[in-house]
Order: sequence, then structure tokens, then C-alpha cells
Amino acid sequence: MDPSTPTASPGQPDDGSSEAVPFRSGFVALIGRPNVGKSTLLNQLVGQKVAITSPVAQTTRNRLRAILTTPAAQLILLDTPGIHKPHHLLGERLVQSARGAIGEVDVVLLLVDASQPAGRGDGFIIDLLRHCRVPVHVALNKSDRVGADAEDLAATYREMLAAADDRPVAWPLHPCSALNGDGCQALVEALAADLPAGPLLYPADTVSDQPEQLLLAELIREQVLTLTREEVPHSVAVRIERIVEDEGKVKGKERTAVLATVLVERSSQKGILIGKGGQMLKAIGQGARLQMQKVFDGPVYLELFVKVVPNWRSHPGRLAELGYRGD
Ligand SMILES: Nc1nc2c(ncn2[C@@H]2O[C@H](COP(=O)(O)OP(=O)(O)OP(=O)(O)O)[C@@H](O)[C@H]2O)c(=O)[nH]1
Repeated sequence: MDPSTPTASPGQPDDGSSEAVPFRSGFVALIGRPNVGKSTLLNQLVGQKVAITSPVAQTTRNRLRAILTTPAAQLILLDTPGIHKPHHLLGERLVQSARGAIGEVDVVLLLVDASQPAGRGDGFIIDLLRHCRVPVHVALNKSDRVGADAEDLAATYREMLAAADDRPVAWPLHPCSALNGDGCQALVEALAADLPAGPLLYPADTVSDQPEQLLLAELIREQVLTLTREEVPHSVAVRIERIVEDEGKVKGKERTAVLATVLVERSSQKGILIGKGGQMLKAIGQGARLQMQKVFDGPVYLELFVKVVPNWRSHPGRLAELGYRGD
């Protein structure tokens, strides 16, 4: 299909009758508690890595737009930081950012971890969404872990949601697995059906509006989250200093050099990040470099520095500099 003619959809009759199915486009906010799988779902839906994921809660710090174009619709998906009780200025900005997203979209997708019982956190989010003027869908994620069939899972979760909140909620439930893709196509179709008729808002082959620098910084942060222990992850920020087309070519492909600084709050954290004989920093660099090579589709040289900036998470100026605006 020619992407510049978005009204041509598979449901459109070719007899010239007026019952053409309109192309739909609009914004969908992904809302949920930390670690329910929002970023994993985003990557699964657009078919490539646009958001970093990790088993550490509160991985997502920026609102990311991922763009999914099907023959019938274009969905602009806003990944939001998990909603949780904030403990510092960064935390407050993250929650503000998620709340802000609810007011700006055409559809809200509430993601829950269906392998966990619904709890007070779910009640808090349901309350936040109760007065939302746009359709709310609920993705029952991690269905692969539950072992129940889709119907049973929906019925169980409906009861759990009702128990988490005394007033009944009648939002459509979609069992799915962001990890293996089960149920994701049906989910996309349901979301698309609730979008307004409209044209393509981005070229059909766009998958993200995230600046390259931010993605590269996130790929480094992902390795830190994956490889280091509890006390380090949330104190880390990454700043990309420079990206240069390197002189050298490897197997005929241009090499890209990336220079980045990893910011931590304490010198003890710097020690952990560097590791014995520099082993930890080397492993972080190697992991990030492999991911970056996929982004550039070519060889990457990555140089990492570690710098201590005490309390950067509580400094409005530092947060803004690193892109955490909480808008
Ligand atoms: N088994 C299983 N695990 C999943 C699924 N979706 C996500 N996960 C795992 O859950 C963890 C958290 O996933 P993320 O995508 O980072 O979660 P998030 O909601 O974006 O997290 P925050 O950034 O903290 O808000 C990771 O270890 C994922 O691999 C799923 O469908 N099935």
C-alpha cells in the first residue's frame, strides 16, 4: 500500500460504494504500575526495541512515543513511567508525567500484571482513570505465566479489579503476553477501533520519535540496570557527550564512535560501576555496544566515563538537563 494514501484500508470495498472503512489514527497512553511490562509491550507492538526494559521496577523515565502503523490505523503509543508513590523529585516528575499523558490521548491502555493479584496500587490507578473522558482498555499482561485460558484469566481479573475497588469497572479486558506476542494483535485491533478517523500522523515506516541520543543513553542505562545491584540502578543517569562517524571501516561499514558519561550520586556507586579491574564497566560497555550496533546497523566504538554528581535526582536543573521535565 502506498503509505501516503491512508484511507485505503483492507476493509474498504473497491466497488466505489460509500461504505469505506475510514483509516484511524490517534494517541494511546500506556498506564500501569512499575514493572507490569509497558516497555516490553511497546517493543513487541512495533516489532523492534524502542524502549529499554529490565526486571528492576521504575526503569522508564521518559515519555516515549512509539508509532505502530497497520493497514487500518496508526497508533501513537505513549510509554509512561510506572505510577507509584514518589519518594523524591525525580519520582514526583515521573508520576506527573504519567498523569499528564492521560489528559492528552484518545485511548488509555491500562496494563496490569495478570500473574500478580490486584492490589491497592491497582485501586489507585483505577481511581485516577475513573473520570477519564476517553475509552479505557485493560491489557492483562504476562498471560504466559498464568497458565489459564484467556476467558478464565479475564473472569479472574474482573473479580480482582472489582475487589481492588468497590465500584465496578466495565472496561474491555485483553489477555496478552508482551513477551511472546500472544493476544497482541487482537489488542491492537481493539485499540485501533476506538481511535478517531484520521490520516497518518507520521510516515508509515516511523517507529519512534525518540531522538537517537536518548535511545543510546537508554541502552547504556539498561545495561547498568541489568548488571548492577540494588543500590546503584536508580541513582544512575547517562549523558551522551558525542557521536562521531569514525575514520575506520569494519568489513566495509562505517564505524560510529559514541562517547558517554554515566552519572552516579556517590563515589561508592562509582566504584561498583567500574568494578574490580574495570570489569563491570567493560561488561556494561560491551552489552550496550551490541545493542547500539543494531541501531546503527554497523560497528560501534563506545567509550564510557563515570562521574559523581551528588544528589542529581533532587536538582531541578540537573533533571531538566538530563531530559526529565515531568510535563
Ligand atoms: N513472563 C512475562 N514477563 C514479562 C512480560 N512482559 C514484561 N515482562 C517482564 O517484566 C519485567 C518488566 O518489564 P518492563 O517492560 O521493563 O516493565 P515496565 O512496565 O515498562 O516497567 P517500568 O519502567 O518500571 O514502569 C521485565 O523483566 C520483562 O521481561 C510478559 O508478557 N510475560
